[in-house]
Amino acid sequence: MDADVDVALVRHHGRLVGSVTRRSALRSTIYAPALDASGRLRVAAAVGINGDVAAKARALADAGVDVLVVDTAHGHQEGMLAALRTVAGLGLGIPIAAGNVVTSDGVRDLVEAGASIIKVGVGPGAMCTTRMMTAVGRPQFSAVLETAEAARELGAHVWADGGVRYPRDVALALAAGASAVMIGSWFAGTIEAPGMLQTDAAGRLFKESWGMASTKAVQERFGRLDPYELARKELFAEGISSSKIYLDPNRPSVEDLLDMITSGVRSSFTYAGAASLAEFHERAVVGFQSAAGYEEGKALPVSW
Ligand SMILES: NC(=O)C1=CN([C@@H]2O[C@H](COP(=O)(O)OP(=O)(O)OC[C@H]3O[C@@H](n4cnc5c(N)ncnc54)[C@H](OP(=O)(O)O)[C@@H]3O)[C@@H](O)[C@H]2O)C=CC1
Ligand SMILES: Nc1nc2c(ncn2[C@@H]2O[C@H](COP(=O)(O)O)[C@@H](O)[C@H]2O)c(=O)[nH]1
Repeated sequence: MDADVDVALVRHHGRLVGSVTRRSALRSTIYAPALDASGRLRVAAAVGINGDVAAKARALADAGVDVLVVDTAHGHQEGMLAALRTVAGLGLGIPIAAGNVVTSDGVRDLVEAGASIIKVGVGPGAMCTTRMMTAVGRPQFSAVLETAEAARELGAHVWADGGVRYPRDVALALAAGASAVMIGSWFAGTIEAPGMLQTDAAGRLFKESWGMASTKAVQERFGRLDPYELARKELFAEGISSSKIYLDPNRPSVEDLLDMITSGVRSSFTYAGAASLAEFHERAVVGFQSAAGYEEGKALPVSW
């Protein structure tokens, strides 16, 4: 790339297919995209537990997804186990993830029903009102620690879902035994996230975000129902309907956040003396921290 050029457009047969910046060229020497055997980006897609689950799962498999997720707020229930058995019985030849649960019993039942990846987290999400509305859920670190151990005994894996606000949260979930970490709201405040970029009264950029069990999401998902059924579902909404997720002026892109997370997690690995995820699970020492200890660990952007 010419040293004076900040962005180069990439065309294929006259069509714009992408762009390369100085930073993305640098990144391409550090990160490798997650590709499947045919060189396509790996994709996971979810089905719920209602309706014709088999047809939806088959359609997603035909579309080429690499992992199928059977997803509901309360994953340790009969409806989930039935849906999971149905999907597993289709023999689609792709791994099945299921959740969400927070106990080892939940892990065992979901693995027995056909999942090899268990999605863990009830109530840690930024858009989540479950804990305050219902008192149900479990602190995410304890949930991942217990479920990851149960999953390991069964040859399964755990994805830690929700509550990631800093790179440390990713490191903690991996240290607790997760093999992957899911991030929602933090990535919602980026240029690449869906939704219009908006500006608040102070001129700060943000995107609107909302929970997938919130009144807004329920209205969108079930708008076709008769008004009585819709009203019944809205009554039990469990999430924030409208939140502003601000863009970090220094890290407005999802790639900037990935740089930051990778930097933190890589450093965690070196502190633990781990060269791989397996070694990190093995070597991480779990201890307790008081609220005062946590406060002490925060950087001060201005002096005290
Ligand atoms: N990780 C978390 O803490 C949470 C995550 N979410 C996410 O929001 C999205 C929508 O979730 P969800 O509401 O499950 O989707 P759905 O509205 O599709 O609900 C799926 C099924 O689960 C039942 N269900 C939902 N919550 C409970 C519960 N607490 N106890 C018993 N049954 C329940 C529903 O019952 P009915 O038909 O009677 O409504 C429905 O049959 C998903 O992506 C989910 O992962 C939502 C809440 C919490
Ligand atoms: N209780 C609710 N949980 C929700 C809702 N929408 C999503 N979620 C869960 O949060 C994670 C993402 O967490 P984040 O902290 O990274 O934003 C997501 O995967 C779901 O499990 C909701 O409306 N209510």
